[in-house]
Amino acid sequence: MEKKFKRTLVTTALPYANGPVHIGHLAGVYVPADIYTRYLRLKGEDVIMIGGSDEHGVPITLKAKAEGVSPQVIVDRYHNIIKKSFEEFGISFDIYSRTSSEIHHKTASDFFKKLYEKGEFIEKTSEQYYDEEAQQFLADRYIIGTCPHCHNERAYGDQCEACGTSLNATDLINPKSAISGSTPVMRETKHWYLPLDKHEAFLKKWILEDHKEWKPNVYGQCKSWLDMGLQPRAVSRDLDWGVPVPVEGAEGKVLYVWFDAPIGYISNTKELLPDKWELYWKDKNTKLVHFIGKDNIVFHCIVFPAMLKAEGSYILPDNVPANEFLNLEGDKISTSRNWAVWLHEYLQDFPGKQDVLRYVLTANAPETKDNDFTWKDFQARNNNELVAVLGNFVNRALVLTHKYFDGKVPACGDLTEYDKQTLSEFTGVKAEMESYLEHYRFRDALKEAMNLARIGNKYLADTEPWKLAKTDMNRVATILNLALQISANLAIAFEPFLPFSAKKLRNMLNMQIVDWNVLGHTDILPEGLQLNPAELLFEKIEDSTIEAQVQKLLDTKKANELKNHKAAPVRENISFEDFSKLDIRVGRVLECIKVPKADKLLQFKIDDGLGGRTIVSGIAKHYAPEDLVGKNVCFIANLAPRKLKGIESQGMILSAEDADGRLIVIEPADEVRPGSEVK
Ligand SMILES: Nc1ncnc2c1ncn2[C@@H]1O[C@H](COP(=O)(O)OP(=O)(O)OP(=O)(O)O)[C@@H](O)[C@H]1O
Ligand SMILES: [Zn+2]
Repeated sequence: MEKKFKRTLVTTALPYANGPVHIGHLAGVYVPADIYTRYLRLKGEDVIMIGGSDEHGVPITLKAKAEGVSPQVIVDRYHNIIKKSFEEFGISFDIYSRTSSEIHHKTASDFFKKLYEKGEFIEKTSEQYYDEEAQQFLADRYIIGTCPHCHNERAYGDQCEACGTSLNATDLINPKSAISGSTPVMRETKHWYLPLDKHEAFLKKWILEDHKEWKPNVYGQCKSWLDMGLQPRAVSRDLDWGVPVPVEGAEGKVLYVWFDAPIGYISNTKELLPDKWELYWKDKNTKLVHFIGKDNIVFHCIVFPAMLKAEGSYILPDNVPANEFLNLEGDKISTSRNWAVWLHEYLQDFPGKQDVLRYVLTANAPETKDNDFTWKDFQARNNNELVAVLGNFVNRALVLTHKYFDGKVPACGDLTEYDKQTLSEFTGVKAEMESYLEHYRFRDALKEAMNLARIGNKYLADTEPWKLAKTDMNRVATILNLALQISANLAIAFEPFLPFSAKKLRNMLNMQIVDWNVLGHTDILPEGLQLNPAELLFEKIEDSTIEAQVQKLLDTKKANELKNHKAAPVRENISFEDFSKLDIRVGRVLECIKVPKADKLLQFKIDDGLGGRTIVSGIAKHYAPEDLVGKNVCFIANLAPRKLKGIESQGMILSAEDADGRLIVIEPADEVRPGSEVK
């Protein structure tokens, strides 16, 4: 039997403040959490949604070092971008705070102290890499070396990003410190560990027996962690950015970011409700739900519950509806590779179209498996679903009411069998949507809402009130009354998913009620109610708009390729004798024209100091002929002549090939006489 709760506490993974938010974050965490919270609010339930930036940890310190600024500058920058873009996108947090706040430092510190005093940690000394030049221990991310699996020379001490393998720092071949570049040495250091093994029996029962209803991907991951057997996990790090470990002898150590971040949920609730926060965290009648992506499952289902259990006074999550990952155009989304659609850029490029992205990310949410976002699909869902179904139906209902009834809700007369059948189709929608929403199946819930619009669209297409207007205004009145009631239902059903459009629709319908409980009612709009003018809810997205976004991604791909470009390996050695056989000369370009019917070839007349020669060269894609006239170029003078498109080429012009394939002719650095030898 499902438990009844008095209130709900929704937490959302804290985005890491080393970059802005992208569509993967939104699809995995923030859109579903927002739908769920808006739904509960619409039902009049007591619910709060907690968010904030995760501002500690090594990657932020590395980024700060690379830019020559303090970590605070980095986290301020991204926290502000993230917070603003969430607001504009309509993610309706009750609070969005940050882990660098004072209240969080104190909360996390106190939490640690309580566990420390209760004897819930074990202390262990281990050997770790130490940078003697920088005089500090090196976190795994600070060590760079060769991956033992794929031989990528820039693998990190915790992971190789080229082949995706998880690593230990000691696995790296030829390890180097990312700070000083020196070879690190092993040194002893002391840390505090949370003995997860001690909580294993409890976790096994709590998850594997008491929470069989969790999503299969979540349950399955937990089971495999538990089956492998849990090990003590270090909760401190040698680092100077974070919450200092609050015990004696812990100078230079901070709480591990995965110990500190989930406590952020508690701190942020405290900041929001200084007097009432404990009700949400410690009363058994509170339902705690963590929204996260799949890489955070172990922390929210195993580590954080073990921490809360060890503390003793907190409730544990009722559910952790983690999503799988969203990819972008077939590739893994990545902040470091800039392979993403960034929320703040989307909001700039598509002003007023928050709901289009919310719709696409929900319709295509990675709820059970990884999914792919493509711009083509984005356009198709907008044009074929939002515009053609939802927008079109609502618009017709409103426009026809303005046309035939001066914008007043007409009276509903006798219902035909067909009317009754249509109504019966949508009275079931509420129960079905609820069942989906309560089981975190947001794609299916959205499909139900969209189905309601399809029913409405079909109803108008089948009854054709615009034809009846000449003969039977009573019938037209009934049809439009029903169409408007369906529209009012849509304004409720879509509120959790498309809050901007639902609001716009409510305004057009002059609807005062915003309450989930009227969903399925056929008398939401009273007869005679004056409607407001009709506006378009959605507009078609043109091919050129989509092409511009695709081009942006292609540019990113190209920039990444250039960044990762490595010079070709050097060829086998040759003797000086071999080299001296080559006769390389400088010549001046006297004439240059395109070779007809050959898109790659240019024909040159070169002053070689010996009466001139003709050379044909395959660089027409890289130069306009007139730009080369008058230049001094280098050419091989003793290459056996060869016919190209019927023209004899007496040599070869030398150019350098750049990483992107561009050819650039070689010019002497100063003026030289034509015919000079290059040695
Ligand atoms: N592509 C994605 N699809 C679904 N969820 C994602 C995706 N990327 C990140 N998330 C989730 O978003 C939340 C916040 O992510 P976090 O800031 O930790 O970024 P991250 O995992 O380091 O991503 P990135 O490396 O792209 O910045 C986490 O719960 C994470 O699982
Ligand atoms: Zn590798």
